[in-house]
Amino acid sequence: MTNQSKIRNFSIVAHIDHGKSTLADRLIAVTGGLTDREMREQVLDNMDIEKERGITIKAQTVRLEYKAKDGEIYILNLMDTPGHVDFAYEVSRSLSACEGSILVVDASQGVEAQTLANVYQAIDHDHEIVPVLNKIDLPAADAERVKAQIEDVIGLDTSDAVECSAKSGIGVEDVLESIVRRLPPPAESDPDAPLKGMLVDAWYDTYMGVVVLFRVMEGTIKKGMRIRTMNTGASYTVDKVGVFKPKPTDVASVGPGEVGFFTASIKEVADAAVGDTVTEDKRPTEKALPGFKPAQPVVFCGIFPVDAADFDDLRDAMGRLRLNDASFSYEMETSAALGFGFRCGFLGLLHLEIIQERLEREFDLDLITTAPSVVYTLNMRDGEDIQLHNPADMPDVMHIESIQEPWIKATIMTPDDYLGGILKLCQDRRGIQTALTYVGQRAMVEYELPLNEVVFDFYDRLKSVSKGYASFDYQGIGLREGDLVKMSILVNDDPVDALSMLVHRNNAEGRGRQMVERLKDLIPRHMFKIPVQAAIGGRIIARETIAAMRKDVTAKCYGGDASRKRKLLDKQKKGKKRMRQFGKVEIPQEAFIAALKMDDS
Ligand SMILES: Nc1nc2c(ncn2[C@@H]2O[C@H](COP(=O)(O)OP(=O)(O)OP(=O)(O)O)[C@@H](O)[C@H]2O)c(=O)[nH]1
Repeated sequence: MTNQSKIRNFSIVAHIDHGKSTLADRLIAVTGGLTDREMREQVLDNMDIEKERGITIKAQTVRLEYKAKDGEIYILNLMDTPGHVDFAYEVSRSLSACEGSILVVDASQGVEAQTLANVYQAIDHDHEIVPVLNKIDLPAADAERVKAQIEDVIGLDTSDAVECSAKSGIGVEDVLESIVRRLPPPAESDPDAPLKGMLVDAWYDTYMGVVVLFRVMEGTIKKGMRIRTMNTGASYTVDKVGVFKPKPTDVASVGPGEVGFFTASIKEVADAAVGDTVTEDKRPTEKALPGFKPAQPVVFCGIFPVDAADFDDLRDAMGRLRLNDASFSYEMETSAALGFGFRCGFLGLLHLEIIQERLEREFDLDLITTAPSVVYTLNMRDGEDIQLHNPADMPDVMHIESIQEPWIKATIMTPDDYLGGILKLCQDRRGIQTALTYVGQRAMVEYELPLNEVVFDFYDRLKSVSKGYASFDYQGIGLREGDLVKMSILVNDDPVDALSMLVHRNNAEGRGRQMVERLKDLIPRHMFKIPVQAAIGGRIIARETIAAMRKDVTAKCYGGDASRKRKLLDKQKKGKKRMRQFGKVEIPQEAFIAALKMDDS
């Protein structure tokens, strides 16, 4: 068992692209005594396994052994944290298994929105924090300026900050030394006490089954031990205990302060609730750990197969994705317009995009995705509260007293030049500015915004108005009442349920007009005139008409060249693949997506 004073459990927190993964790889290489070539081979090895198994191995945690300058050998457990705002919850649970963090900031870029969000989380978990200025090899690096920024904005002392280049290897030893010297070991505890461990994460592995990542607080976990998860109350026999070095390696036991994995014939990932306390079945610890609230999906959308025959394949694919991602939810939905599909819940927009892309790529499915929607709370006149996940299910307004919608606090950092465009964007999205400060040449602005204004294309718009220089982060701040109405879209007088959405009353007309104008260009002409209308209740607020087609497309072939005519028809058939039939009208998939993108300019 490892001497507890020689253990350091830490995370690396950083803004995207500031070099977290590169530094982690470097730490593995240096402590494992690997050359660059060996490192590459090892990484490639892992990728091959991933390909073979057709799953993604989660790089959850790595155990490093480091011989420090004081001559002692230390065990460093590096816990991985996802960098994106949608997964803030996962960041939190990894942080709670550690005593300290390395804060990586790109010395050529400086502090960004997610630097702040992530470091504040680490501070909330009472972490010791070592600031590391990365990329000092770059000519544009200005470590002194960025240190001053870290002091000003975050309030961290940077007199002992480490300067390094994860890419070239300069300063990486210094990073390891400061982990050992400046981060605290876990609180000393009794290896013979009843087991008290925290379930940090769980995933499905084709060979090992459900793998549980845990951190031991007290006691020891051993192979063959009968354990119990205190919240779910289920008990299991431990088949295997191990650590990631980074390859999974079996060990006899894992003691206090240490991090490892076990397998125990757990059937489903959903049975291993993150944050649950793992203890001995016969000799349970007295008090369970505080635990976590499960991550709640905040963005919902419908996902339908283009070809109804793919429905079963889609259901299987969703089941497989869900195996490793308990935060993704789905349930069957039927739409008058789109047929059978699923209503799916996600942690955020990026999560939605990742799942959608995996379904299309890995499972080769053609899908139609409906407008993303947030969860509204409807306060009904009879006193009941309804959670509305799908605007198509909106009850008659006569029965609704009021509607509450989720709001967020957004933090945006941007070079001064783009500030004007960003303020306008937030203002147009019903934002309320709460702060505007300067950090050198960069402005930091805070807004309160309704989440439903952010789920459409806020990121895209932010990127385009700032030419990619602005960074963005947000957190939920609860529900607020909103004057919201359901807007329906009618094509050829039939409502297309998949296009209905809740909008703020003041924006309804503008948005309705935009939608019908777009649809007019996106829906191909038919043999008859097609009205496209936006309506609130029975009231039409915008209307366009798609003129009838003048001629048959094949007419110009004069019937002479049969093969040419067939080719043309084939081409049309292919184009139809991603079309859906609505009454007598066909609507292409692009129309759904494009109709929902708003243009504020
Ligand atoms: N010049 C230079 N480039 C670096 C250094 N460290 C990382 N990079 C580069 O910066 C880019 C981003 O690095 P990553 O390690 O992928 O960044 P990350 O923070 O892990 O990003 P995510 O995985 O997207 O969260 C890559 O192109 C790296 O090669 C460095 O010290 N110097």
